[in-house]
Amino acid sequence: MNIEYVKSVIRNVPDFPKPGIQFKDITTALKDPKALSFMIDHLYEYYKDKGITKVAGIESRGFIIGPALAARLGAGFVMIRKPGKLPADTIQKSYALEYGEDTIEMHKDAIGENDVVLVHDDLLATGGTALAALELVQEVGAKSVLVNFLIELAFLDGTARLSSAEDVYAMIKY
Ligand SMILES: O=P(O)(O)OC[C@H]1O[C@H](OP(=O)(O)OP(=O)(O)O)[C@H](O)[C@@H]1O
Ligand SMILES: Nc1ncnc2[nH]cnc12
Repeated sequence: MNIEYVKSVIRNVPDFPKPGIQFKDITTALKDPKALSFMIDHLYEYYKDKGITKVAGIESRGFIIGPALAARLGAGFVMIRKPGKLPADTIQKSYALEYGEDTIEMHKDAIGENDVVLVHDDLLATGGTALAALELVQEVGAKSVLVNFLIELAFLDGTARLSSAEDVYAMIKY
C-alpha cells in the first residue's frame, strides 16, 4: 500500500461541476478500506512528532479524514464551517471565489494560545479557502499553524498563498 495506490483510486470527473473543471472525486478512495486506512496512517506518521494539539477541519470534505487523524494524534477536532451553522460566538472570514465571495467561521473559543493547530482539507485548488482558515486560526492566537491536504492541484500554486503557515503538506499532487 502506498500513495500511488491511493492516487489510482481517486476518480477524475471531467466537467464537474462546470465545463473545464477536472473534479478529483475522493469518494472512490474513501470507500476502499485499504486506501482509507493508508491515508490516516500516512498522515499520522507525518504529523506524529509535530506536537499537534488540535486538527481544524474545513466543511465539508475536511470533516472526513480530519477527526480520524485528530483521534490518532491524540488531538482535539475543531470545525471550520460555512456561515450560520455554529451556535456559539464565532469569528468569520470572507474570501474571493472565482465568481463572488464565500465566508467561513469558527467558534471563538475553539482554539487557545497554547494550541499547535493542523488545518486540514481534502483539496487545495486556488488556496482561497485554506488561506481564510489559516487566518482565522492565526487570529484567535494559536501558537503555530500547519496546513494539510489530501490533494494539491499544484498547477494552481495555492501553496504560495499559505507562506505564513509553519508547514504545508499535501499527500498527492496533480
Ligand atoms: O483552494 P480553493 O480554490 O479555495 O478550493 C478548495 C475548496 O473547494 C472544495 O470545497 P467545496 O467548496 O467544493 O465544498 P465541500 O467540501 O463542501 O464539497 C474543497 O473541499 C476545498 O474546501
Ligand atoms: N478540481 C477539484 N476537484 C475537487 N474539488 C475541488 N475543489 C476545487 N476544485 C476542485
